[in-house]
Amino acid sequence: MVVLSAEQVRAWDRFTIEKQPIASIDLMEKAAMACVQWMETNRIVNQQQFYIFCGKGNNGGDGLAIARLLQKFNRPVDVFIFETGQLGSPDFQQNLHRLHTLPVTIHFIQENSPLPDIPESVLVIDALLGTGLNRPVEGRMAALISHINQYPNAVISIDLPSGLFADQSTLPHPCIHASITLSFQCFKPALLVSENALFFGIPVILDIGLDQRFLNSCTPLYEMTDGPLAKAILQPRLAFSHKGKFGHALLLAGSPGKMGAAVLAAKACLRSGAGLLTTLVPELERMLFPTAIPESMSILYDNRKPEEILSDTSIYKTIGIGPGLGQQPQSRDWLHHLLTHFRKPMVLDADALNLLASDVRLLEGIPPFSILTPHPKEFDRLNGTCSNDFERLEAALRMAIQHQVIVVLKGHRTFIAMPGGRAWFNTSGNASMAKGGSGDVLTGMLTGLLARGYAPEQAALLGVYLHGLAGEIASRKLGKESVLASDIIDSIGPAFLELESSN
Ligand SMILES: NC(=O)C1=CN([C@@H]2O[C@H](COP(=O)(O)OP(=O)(O)OC[C@H]3O[C@@H](n4cnc5c(N)ncnc54)[C@H](O)[C@@H]3O)[C@@H](O)[C@H]2O)[C@H](O)CC1
Ligand SMILES: [K+]
Repeated sequence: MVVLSAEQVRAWDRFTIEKQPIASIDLMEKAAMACVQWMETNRIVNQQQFYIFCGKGNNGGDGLAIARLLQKFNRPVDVFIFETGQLGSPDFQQNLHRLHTLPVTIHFIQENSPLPDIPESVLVIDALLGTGLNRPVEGRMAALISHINQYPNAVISIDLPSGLFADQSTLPHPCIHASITLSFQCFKPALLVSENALFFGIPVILDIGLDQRFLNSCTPLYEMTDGPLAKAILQPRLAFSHKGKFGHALLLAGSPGKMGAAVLAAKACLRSGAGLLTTLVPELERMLFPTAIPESMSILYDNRKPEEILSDTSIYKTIGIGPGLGQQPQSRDWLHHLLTHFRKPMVLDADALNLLASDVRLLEGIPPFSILTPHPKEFDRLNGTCSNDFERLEAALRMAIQHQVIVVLKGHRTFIAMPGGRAWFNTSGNASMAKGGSGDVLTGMLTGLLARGYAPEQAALLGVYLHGLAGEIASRKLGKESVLASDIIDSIGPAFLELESSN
């Protein structure tokens, strides 16, 4: 699945109109029909009186066509056209003409006319502005948007919530707060970043039949993971294999009082298919760890130098570093030691990233194609503060390219930036996973997949997707409030099974 910029979507529009071919007014009709069919399927059509706010561009044209189609359900429809003094786009004008023949009340919001009160029973449809937004909303348009936002009524935005830029930050400008956004054909970045969650509500992508041939020559801004992509990456676990075949991982995680993170990461690593796991465990915790996870071997470390305790790392396929590690000098020494002696891709998370941030020269020493898994704050510590989500996405991609690493920027839609410049938003997972330990589990899973022999980019895409799917499976059983990180671990196996059996 692709994520396109406003300009790319407009190009797709033009390509379709030319190549299919189809008249733009007919494409608008398909878009409007897709919206009304969605509303009918979701039983919205028969419940409401409708107020449809329309701009004078094609987004507004969509709104007029929707008004005409809704009228057939014999529901009271009022159209409010934001008067700009201009005629409006040709398709807008044609739909306005078609509407005049129907018993739909049309109001014009003039510069000084009072803004309409919105009765409780009304469902608002926002068709003021779409991908044609070319400047922050201000003046009367901003006043209308703020006016609509003041009401508790549900709002369905067409294509984009009016005022939202498709591919750059909208903050701090006004924007419609939509309950649902019905967007055409594909996601735009603005519908995937947390800073816009209040604006887009629940994003729904409606297929309006744009010509798929366009994608053969279009390099998408970003892409999205999905089940088929993850399933295509899955490798069969061949019979007659021995544990050594599935790799030996080393995990450096946990510190006195924070061993839970190490246990979670270790379990997740083995649940994700690693054949063998050795965990570096502080001497003080010698008793706890083997009890918590007997399947992992341990190397106990104390204040001696790392090279006295672990001289040979060549037996390990990969190393996971960070969860619960702490930032004390001993952790720094271990990170230095492993970065110096180990040149295969590794997984760096949490305190390993914070230690890197305190000495960014270490970034140069990370083995190529290693996987970094920062949450936004950890990323800003490493990279420097970003003022919005879009800046952070671009910075993550720059870091991936510059340091030839994979940056997994964790969030509601985790962003996976690759060294070659491609990037994916993850689509699996839900809010049940916003809990302590969830990141430790992801680190363990990624370490396990690397040990298992997956190439780093595949391990990142599959691991992030599986992690989210495991969270979904756990929340199906436990509800969204009660999922623990260990429940996600227990759902890794079912997630593999669900993916393997999916079509
Ligand atoms: N393939 C598709 O996705 C289809 C999309 N459709 C709809 O078309 C709009 C885009 O229409 P467009 O005419 O290009 O622009 P808008 O309607 O979004 O904007 C109208 C107009 O508004 C002016 N404007 C821009 N910024 C501001 C501002 N800050 N304040 C006030 N006015 C502003 C500017 O002059 C714009 O031209 C898309 O979103 C879909 O809804 C097609 O209908 C079907 C196929
Ligand atoms: K809109």
